[in-house]
Amino acid sequence: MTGHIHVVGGAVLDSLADPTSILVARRSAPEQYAGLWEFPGGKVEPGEAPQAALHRELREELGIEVRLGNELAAATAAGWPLNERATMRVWLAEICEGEPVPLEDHDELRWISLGDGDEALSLPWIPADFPIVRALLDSLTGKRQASSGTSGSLQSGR
Ligand SMILES: Nc1nc2c([nH]c(=O)n2[C@H]2C[C@H](O)[C@@H](COP(=O)(O)OP(=O)(O)OP(=O)(O)O)O2)c(=O)[nH]1
Repeated sequence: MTGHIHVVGGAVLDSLADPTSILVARRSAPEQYAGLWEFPGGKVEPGEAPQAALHRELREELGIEVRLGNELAAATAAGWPLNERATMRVWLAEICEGEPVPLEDHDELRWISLGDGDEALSLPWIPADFPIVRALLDSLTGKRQASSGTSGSLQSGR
């Protein structure tokens, strides 16, 4: 996909084994996204593996080292559509080193309880993220039925 923008995002959980909350980040720039919540992450650089890009972005933006878990399965191999030019792949993660702080691109970080999905969904996310947040919540809370396809399920390492 020439010219396509590949974005990676981290669904950073308090625990991969027994998740009860997720770390979300509020963007401070650009103006179009300022004040909106997102999965911390960013663009994959040329020649970079997506998982390596995610480790790099979380280190740069939040000052944390993470252990990656399963990828949140998306409709296409390129991931979740963000707009006509960009898609995002999302991995579960847990912090293995460091305390998250908004070092760049964000002005607030917040741990959101997974127990009541409304808490996460009531935040003003980047609009393209809502289907991803819903699928993630469904996966983590086991609400989605196996018959409903790949969306929202978790798949191990690619
Ligand atoms: N990180 C992230 N980006 C998202 C999400 N949802 C969404 O539409 N995007 C968009 C916003 C941006 O257009 C693009 C990611 O770009 P970015 O600005 O975070 O990338 P980057 O850190 O590599 O920054 P830069 O080098 O372009 O300055 O994807 C999300 O949940 N997380």
